[in-house]
Amino acid sequence: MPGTVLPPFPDDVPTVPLVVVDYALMKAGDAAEIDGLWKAATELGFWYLKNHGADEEVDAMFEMGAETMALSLEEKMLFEQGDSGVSFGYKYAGSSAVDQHGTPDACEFINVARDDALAWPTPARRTYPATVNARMESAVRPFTLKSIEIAYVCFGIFDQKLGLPDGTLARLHPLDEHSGSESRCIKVPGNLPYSADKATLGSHTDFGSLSFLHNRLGGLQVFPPGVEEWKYVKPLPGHAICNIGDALTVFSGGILRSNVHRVVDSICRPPPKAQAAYERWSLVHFTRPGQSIMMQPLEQSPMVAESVAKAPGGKYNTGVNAGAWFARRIQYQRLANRKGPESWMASRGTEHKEIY
Ligand SMILES: O=C(O)CCC(=O)C(=O)O
Ligand SMILES: [Fe+2]
Repeated sequence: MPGTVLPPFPDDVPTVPLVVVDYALMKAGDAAEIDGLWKAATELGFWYLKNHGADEEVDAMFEMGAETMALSLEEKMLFEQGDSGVSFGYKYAGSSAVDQHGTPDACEFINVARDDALAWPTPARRTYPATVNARMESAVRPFTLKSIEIAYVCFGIFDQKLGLPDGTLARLHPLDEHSGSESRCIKVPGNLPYSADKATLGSHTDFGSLSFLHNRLGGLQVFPPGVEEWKYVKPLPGHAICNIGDALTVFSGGILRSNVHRVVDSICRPPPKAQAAYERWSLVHFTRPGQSIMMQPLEQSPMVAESVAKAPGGKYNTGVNAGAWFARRIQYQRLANRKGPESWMASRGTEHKEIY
């Protein structure tokens, strides 16, 4: 549960050192921080973000998540997201595949749409359990707004670095058009039964543009380019983890990197060692494009056009809008829609390589 004192992350497991970006400095235009962000976003696609000013909102969201997960399964199932390619609402553990074999996942989520947080108390996309409603004003909306602000600051920097007119990326993420943007609280039980090669959240790239992640316990791993091995991302107190999702990779013609990552289970590949006995909680806000926005490179930038020209033909021209891209990925992850390994393949995004 949030608030529990956790054993430290072990120092003898392979970790990836992430660039630390100071949000306050970056927002104020500090050149070194901006360069650090650009390096991280283009090389690994993951970085730590400190001084983001969202600690209170994060704590309140973890409380909302704990209260929601404590409801009976029956009650939570009244708000389940379903199998039609929509992710808002509750997701029960075991509803999605973590690999091509159809191995079920082990985590439950509550996903609250940005559109509902902004329109509250009027429902925009769906309704939620009373535990979410009770904290919509005090937790969900403030956390959502903070996350949006952080995403827009990063987008402004990416516009400049990519040679795009100011405001280009923000305009692809308008607040007045429905989108897949959402806040997610995730719970994974402690002491999961041993399984030789299983992730609790399978290897994936994120669907949207920017993810703003908060976790307390190890378990998150990335597959860094050139290393060809899974490495843990060590949670650091007071530091969020940010990462690039598929939409920014597509918009930038591959310049911004949406890296493959997963969450591993607590015993075989632990939230390691002594941490394995504990429930694992994490919280993410996913900023995703407006649903009508085409998933295609912004070739008005010469830099993007050059990158696209070097990529295999059509690699970044998906031919679909963000709404369809998102629905396809969600839908084919659901085990109820599984026909075979081809369903797993149909759930993939810009993954650089298939890793199981
Ligand atoms: O829980 C984590 O640390 C990562 C979660 C994640 O990758 C996701 O929800 O997309
Ligand atoms: Fe993710």
